[in-house]
Parts: sequence; C-alpha cells; structure tokens
Amino acid sequence: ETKVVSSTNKSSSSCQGGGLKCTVQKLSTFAIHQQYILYQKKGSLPGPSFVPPFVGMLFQLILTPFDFYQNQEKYGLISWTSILNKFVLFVVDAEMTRQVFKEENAKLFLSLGAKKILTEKAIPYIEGVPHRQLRKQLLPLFTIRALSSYLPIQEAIVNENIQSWLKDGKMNARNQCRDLNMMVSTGVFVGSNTDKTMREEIAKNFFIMNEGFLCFPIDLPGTTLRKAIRARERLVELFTIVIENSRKRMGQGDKPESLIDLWVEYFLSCDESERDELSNDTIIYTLLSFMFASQDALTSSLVWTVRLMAQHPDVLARVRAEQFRLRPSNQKLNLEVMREATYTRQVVNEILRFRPPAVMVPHENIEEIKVGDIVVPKHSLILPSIWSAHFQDGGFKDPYNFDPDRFNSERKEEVSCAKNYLVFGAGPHYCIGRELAKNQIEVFLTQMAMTTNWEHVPTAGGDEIIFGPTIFPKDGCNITINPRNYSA
Ligand code: HEM
Repeated sequence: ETKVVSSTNKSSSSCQGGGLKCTVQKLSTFAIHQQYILYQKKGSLPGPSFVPPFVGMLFQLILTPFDFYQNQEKYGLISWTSILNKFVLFVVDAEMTRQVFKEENAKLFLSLGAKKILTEKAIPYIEGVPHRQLRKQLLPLFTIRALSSYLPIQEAIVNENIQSWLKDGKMNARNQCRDLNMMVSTGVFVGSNTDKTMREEIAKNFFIMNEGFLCFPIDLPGTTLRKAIRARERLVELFTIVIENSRKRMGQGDKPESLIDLWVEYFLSCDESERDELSNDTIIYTLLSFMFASQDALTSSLVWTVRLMAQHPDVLARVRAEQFRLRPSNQKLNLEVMREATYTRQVVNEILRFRPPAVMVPHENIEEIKVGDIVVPKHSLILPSIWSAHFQDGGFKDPYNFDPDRFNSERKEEVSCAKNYLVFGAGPHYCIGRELAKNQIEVFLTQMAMTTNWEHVPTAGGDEIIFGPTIFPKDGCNITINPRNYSA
C-alpha cells in the first residue's frame, strides 16, 4: 500500500504542467491505487473479478438491482464488491444479516442527503444510552391504547380515499397509495383536530423533503436538496404549532387522539424534574424520522397488497369470508376484531415476507468488526440482504410461493423460521413503527376487500421489480376498480 501511495506522489510531482494528458495520468494512477486498496481489503473473499474504477457497481445496483443481486448471490453467503470506490460487503445469510443489524459498531447508512435533511438529531443517527432512553420514551406511542386511538383515523382516511378512487374507476396504485399514505401518516401523527389546511401544508412539505433523500447531495440555492432542507425548516415550525395546541388540550385533560397528543400527555405525566428540557425538539426531530421511515416502505406494501390480491383471488376470497364472519354488518375495525382475524393477519405477514419493502438496509462499520468469520475493515459499507434472508434455502418452505398458510397455527413458520423474517430489521434500531405499519396494511386490505372489486391491467414489462428506493412493480400497478356490496 505504501508503495502505491508514494508512486501517486511521484507521478503528481513529475506532472506539474497540468493539461489533459496530466489529468488522465493522475486519474489512472488514482484508479490503480484505489483498485489496489480494494483488492487488499477483500483478501480471500469471493466477489467479482473486475469492478469498474470510481463508480464500481453503482449503475448495476440502481438500474438492474435484481441482476446485481443474483450475480452477487452466486458468490456465496458473504461476498465483496465496490460502490463509488467504497469497499462493500454483501451478506445474504439470515444469521449474518441479523448479526449486522445487532452490531453496535455498524451504523445505519442512510443516503447522503438524508443526514443533511434529518440532521444528527434523527433517531437512526443516535446511539448508545441516549438512543435507549429515546426508545423508552417512545414506548407509550405504540402501546395497544395508542394503536387503538390511531385506528379510527387510519380507517376514515382509507375509506375516504377508496371512495374517491371508485369515482374514477381506474388508477395507478403507486401514485394513489403514496397520497393515501401521506394523508394517513399526517392524520395519525398530528390528529384530525389539527385543521385541514395545516395538515395539507405538512403533507406538501413532507413530499418536498422526501424528494431530497435520494437526490444528488449538493446543497446550493435551487437544488432539490436545498428545497428539502427548507421544507424541513417549515415542518419544524408547523410541528411547533401543533405541539403547542396539543399541550393546551392535554393540559385541560382532553382525550389523546394523535401520536403527538400521546407524547405530550406522557411529558405532562412525568415529574417536572424528569421532563426533557428539549422536549419540543425531541418530538419534532423524531417525528421527521417517523415520516421518513414510514412513507416509502408503507406505500410499497400497499401497492403489493393491491398487486398480490389481484393475482391470488382465492386468498382475497378467504379474507372477505373472515371479515364478513367477524363484522357481518360492516362494524368499525377495532384491535380485538383484528386479533381474531387470524387469516387476514397471516396475509399481511406474507405480503411483508414475499415483498419486503426495504430489500437491504445499508450499514457502515465505524470500527473493524467480524461478520461470521470475516474481519470487516473499518468504514466498509455492509449490505445485509433482507430479501435473501426471506428466500434463503433452509428457511421458509417453498419461499417463492405466496402462501399465507405458512403462518397458520399448524405450520407456524413465523416461529420455526423466525431467524429468516427480517422485514423490520433486528437489534437496537429494530423498527419501532412495525405494529402501526401492519395495522395500516390490514386496514387497507380489509377496506379494499370489502368495498371494492379490482382487476390488474398488465403492461409490457410492468411487473418487473424496481427500487424506488423500496420495491415496486415497474409500472406502479394499474387497476380498474369498482364498488362492491358488503358481503363474504
Ligand atoms: C412496511 C412498513 C415498514 C417497514 C418495512 C420498515 C422497516 C424498517 C427497517 C428495516 C428498519 C431498520 C431496522 C434495524 O436497523 O434493525 C426500520 C427502522 C425504523 N422504522 Fe420502520 N418500517 C416500516 C414502517 C415504519 C413506520 C410506519 C414507522 C413510524 C413510526 C417506522 C419507524 C421507524 C423508525 C423510527 C426506525 C428507526 C428506529 C431507530 O433508529 O431506533 N417504520 N424500519
């Protein structure tokens, strides 16, 4: 390594005049140097015989992700590659994937833009004791009581959207579910007692902020990233107003309705000395992370719900029969009924297994760590593959079959294959919104099933799976949709 570094210096000193030839010479020396470092790091790990300098496998990963996956999987349970000159460890084994999620020294690696937008105060960037304390503070927001208070909001907004889709008679699931999801998340987080104009402004700014997560990370006036940062600043102002209103209502003993209400209620119940002085800040930046974490993943799951149910009418018929048995006169959903709807919940779990929205969750190790027997050099990018864990040989039975019965009380694959089910991650950053997310998919599934009939409208190549950055059918899934009488 030292030798290569000194040869770089030598070449630059002999190349003082500048000009194209000199630039090419410097770039080639740099490329050779980088390749040398990568090959040193990979040691005996299997992987591609050649990785293009500078960009590495970036374009394959973005443009043809599943080809990239399949090629990489051929190298075995753990292999190497490189993206933008960074050494990348690709992990397809469920056990090792879990290990990465649990490793304190491997941090979630969100996009470069995400850190600028969400700032260091966002929960995925917090570690150790402060992280554990924050997670504890968040528990009251996801209890059965809390989830019950969000249900009427979820149900009302889902129904409202479905009614407007029925008027059109056809739709693109990806576009419509994205809007529905934004309305539901905003409703759940800030409550329906926040006026409509403010909820709409929150949603509008959140869309702008979301654009910034995957854009080119250049923060200059007029860039997508700068607009996203401005949108975040406006969201901070809007959330401050919502929290102040909630303080007034919770202070006079009103019933909490939204996630913010529950958090404010929790603060007011704590001893003055225990209250976090920066409580507004904590709530606001955590809410921004919630919006970020929930939006694309949930939209992906709703779209797959539409696509998979159109593909499996037998499964949809069983959901309808169960719902009609439990709610013969279209009673409102509540958590008890949802607990009894075991088949419907199996379908939700299978949608999440079969099409996990976040197929891989990048991590960066801040120290040298071990994954399996492999020593991973500091500052590598690790790609633990949730997708591969869900389809790994020796895990779920016939994993490429969409089969909700795998989770019934006889087969219980959620127990026997627990180590392969990684849709919500594992370890200290395990998804805190998982029950909220599952409820949302279930509400959507039941309302679609009981009030509509829909049919998939295929397009050429439209079923190919793309990253966006969660997974979607390429055409976003077009359907025709018609009203249906409430029946089994
Ligand atoms: C289908 C929907 C969802 C999927 C597939 C999903 C998946 C994930 C995954 C894989 C992680 C990383 C876990 C780890 O590192 O071990 C995560 C973290 C997280 N999720 Fe979700 N999620 C979903 C919905 C939601 C929702 C609705 C919320 C709203 C509250 C949410 C909030 C979070 C937060 C705050 C984190 C970071 C937790 C921390 O850093 O401690 N997620 N999620």
